[in-house]
Amino acid sequence: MSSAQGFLNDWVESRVGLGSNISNSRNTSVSYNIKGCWIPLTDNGGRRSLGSREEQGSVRCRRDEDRLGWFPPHFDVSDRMARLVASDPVFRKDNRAMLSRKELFKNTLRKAAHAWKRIIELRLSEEEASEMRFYVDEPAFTDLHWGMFVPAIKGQGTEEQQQKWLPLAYKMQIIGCYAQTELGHGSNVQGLETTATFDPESDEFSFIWWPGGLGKVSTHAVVYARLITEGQEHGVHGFIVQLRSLDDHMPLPGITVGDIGMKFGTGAYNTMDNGVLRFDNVRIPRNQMLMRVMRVTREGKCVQSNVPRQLIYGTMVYVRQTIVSDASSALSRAVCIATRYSAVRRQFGPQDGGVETQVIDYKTQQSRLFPLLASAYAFRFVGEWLKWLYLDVTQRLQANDFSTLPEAHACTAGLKSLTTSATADAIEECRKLCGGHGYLSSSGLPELFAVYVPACTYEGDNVVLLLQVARFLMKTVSQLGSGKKPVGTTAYMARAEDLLQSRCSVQKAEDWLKPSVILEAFEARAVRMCVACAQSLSKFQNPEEGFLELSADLVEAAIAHCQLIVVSKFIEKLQQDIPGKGVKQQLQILCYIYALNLLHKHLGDFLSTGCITPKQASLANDHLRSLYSKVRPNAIALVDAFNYTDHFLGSVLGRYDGNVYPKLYEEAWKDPLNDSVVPDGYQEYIRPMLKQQLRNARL
Ligand SMILES: CCCCCCCCCC/C=C\CCC/C=C/C(=O)SCCNC(=O)CCNC(=O)[C@H](O)C(C)(C)COP(=O)(O)OP(=O)(O)OC[C@H]1O[C@@H](n2cnc3c(N)ncnc32)[C@H](O)[C@@H]1OP(=O)(O)O
Ligand SMILES: Cc1cc2nc3c(=O)[nH]c(=O)nc-3n(C[C@H](O)[C@H](O)[C@H](O)COP(=O)(O)OP(=O)(O)OC[C@H]3O[C@@H](n4cnc5c(N)ncnc54)[C@H](O)[C@@H]3O)c2cc1C
Repeated sequence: MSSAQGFLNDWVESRVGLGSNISNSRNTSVSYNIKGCWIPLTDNGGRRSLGSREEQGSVRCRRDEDRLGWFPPHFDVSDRMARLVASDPVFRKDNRAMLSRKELFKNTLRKAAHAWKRIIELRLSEEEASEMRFYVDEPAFTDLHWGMFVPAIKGQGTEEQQQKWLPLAYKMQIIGCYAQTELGHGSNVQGLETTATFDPESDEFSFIWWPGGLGKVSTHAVVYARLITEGQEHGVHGFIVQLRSLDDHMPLPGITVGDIGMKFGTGAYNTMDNGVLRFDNVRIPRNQMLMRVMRVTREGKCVQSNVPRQLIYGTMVYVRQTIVSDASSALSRAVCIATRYSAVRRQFGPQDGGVETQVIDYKTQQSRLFPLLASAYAFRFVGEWLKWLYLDVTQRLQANDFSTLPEAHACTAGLKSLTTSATADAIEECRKLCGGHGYLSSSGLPELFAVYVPACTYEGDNVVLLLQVARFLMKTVSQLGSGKKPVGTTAYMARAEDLLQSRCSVQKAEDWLKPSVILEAFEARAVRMCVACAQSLSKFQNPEEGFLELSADLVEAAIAHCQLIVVSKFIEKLQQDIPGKGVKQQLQILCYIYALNLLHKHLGDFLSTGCITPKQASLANDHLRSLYSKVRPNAIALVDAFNYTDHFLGSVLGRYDGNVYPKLYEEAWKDPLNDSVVPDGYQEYIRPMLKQQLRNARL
């Protein structure tokens, strides 16, 4: 070992003690439980040297009666699948950043095939299989097959079509994707140029562009195209189209298909074969149009069924709903890394040579980190509620009750937009919270960011989706005078008159700790912003023109409404019985942090609409600081509660045992650049330069 390496080893050794200080923060009286899991909090004298959770091989689940009833009952499944994946070498992912695109993609295929093999061997249920794919943690064609192709057939196919196609898809005898977006049209679905003409005399071309799984894997796609029969257009519909031969995987005649190329970041979303597809007079059987909404007869006549045509957009509603829960997962993952590392990292501190301060103890760190922790919980709860809403609307649709569809669309669109934008920003904030080391690939944060950011765009650009919410809100406001009572998430608008007049009652900081006070402030802000937009809109002769002109304000109003939904669902959650010593109090603190931090960040809205006074705003801010102090002792417990394995976190900084510095050092040596001491290219480039300098110096 060179002396330089010896020095570095000593340096690392000297920091091991600091690193393991993460355990300090696990000295707390709260047993925390999320996803139904109890995470034991150990008091081991401020020092802990636990191995990784995979190594320990156990998560200590409490008795059933101690579980939090209000989490989805799938903790055991989730935990088992996380361990299964973490302990299987095929699912290794620490080398992703080093792989070429081809290696990366082939590796993804290998993982997907292996996962499928395990699913069959272990006879996993649908829920288990889905959890397993989640923990494999790599975007793959299977996401689109299970997440969009199958739901599209289920939601838009007739019974007969479902019976034909679903068994094939369930056994993966066909692999499908969701092919809607084109090179020229994504947001504007009605503007799609792909046509499906019943009388097959078309020579138009159009390019589908973006669908995941399309580029190299899918044998089939649900393709969205404008239906033309008897020379007339009948809107966009889904068609099941076979793309590749089931014998040799070659594209079928008339089909050109390939990958659209590298995307943002290394590794990241490049495991996915987003594809380009061109049809040149491809013919498909009539009964491969998904016909639940509209049927085309043998003679080419269109027969509309009794379900609304918006059901054609139903797969997007389903996926948007899943994306909200996913936002909570991605955010909790980033927050887990940043929180654990903030407890390990020390900078500055006493001048007398004592131990330096853990960065988590700085108020600035807390004011950046703890609202993100609170958001991770808030998104989980609103995600659960949205799942319920989606199930409810699905059941109603089956019974031909379409009344809640507009609200389901507005909620899924708005919450998808709100949670993905917040999560993308939060992951980047977590990277900064980890200082320089956050920029290292081994922190796990750069890749998480690169994989996550497209969520702000796919399944509907976030601004486009907020404009959909704004339309829904303007419609609701316009109907207030007509006696039609707003229901569901807009029920508060029935009290518009009161809310327009109301004055916030807060007089001292603690008054902000009343859920009713917080709710009223958020309701008043949302109503006032919506009503102001509606009043401005009414001044336009042409409402569409007005909508375009005022769209930036409308987006702000939609955000206010969606934030109110998240706050109110958090508060509702806390009205339920929550077992576990101290758990409810911790969640209450997080709920207040979530709400008061939003209030602080959007102070302009609250003040300009007169919902609160500057004095009340300042009291809210004072209170936030004291809430941060209350979270601090339990911060590590609150992120441990997410129950992420080290494999899933994929972060040296976020290790469960806090052993950050030695592992960072170890990771560095794994880089291929360190395979040789003298780098490739030395002889060609470095040496001649050095020699040149030497010659010049001698001259
Ligand atoms: C078991 C295993 C499961 C595994 C789970 C894995 C999960 C998978 C997750 C995968 C995650 C990531 C992979 C990413 C893959 C990405 C895929 C895609 O991106 S697919 C393409 C998505 N594209 C879009 O989202 C396009 C966005 N644009 C639109 O949605 C629309 O065009 C829109 C809404 C912006 C405008 O449409 P249109 O012009 O037709 O509408 P109008 O504004 O005129 O509205 C008419 C009317 O309809 C109502 N409406 C609109 N949309 C909907 C809807 N979706 N549902 C219900 N109603 C809707 C609208 O409100 C109007 O109503 P009205 O009463 O007339 O005012
Ligand atoms: C990683 C990834 C995976 C994807 N997977 C799939 C897939 O599997 N299947 C599939 O079909 N598609 C897929 N897509 C495509 C995706 O759905 C579209 O990119 C998305 O819907 C946005 O549409 P667009 O690209 O047309 O954006 P555009 O609409 O062109 O947006 C560009 C800008 O214009 C703004 N804008 C657009 N319209 C308006 C408006 N009316 N008012 C104000 N501003 C507006 C937007 O806010 C944005 O800032 C994927 C995309 C990505 C990035």
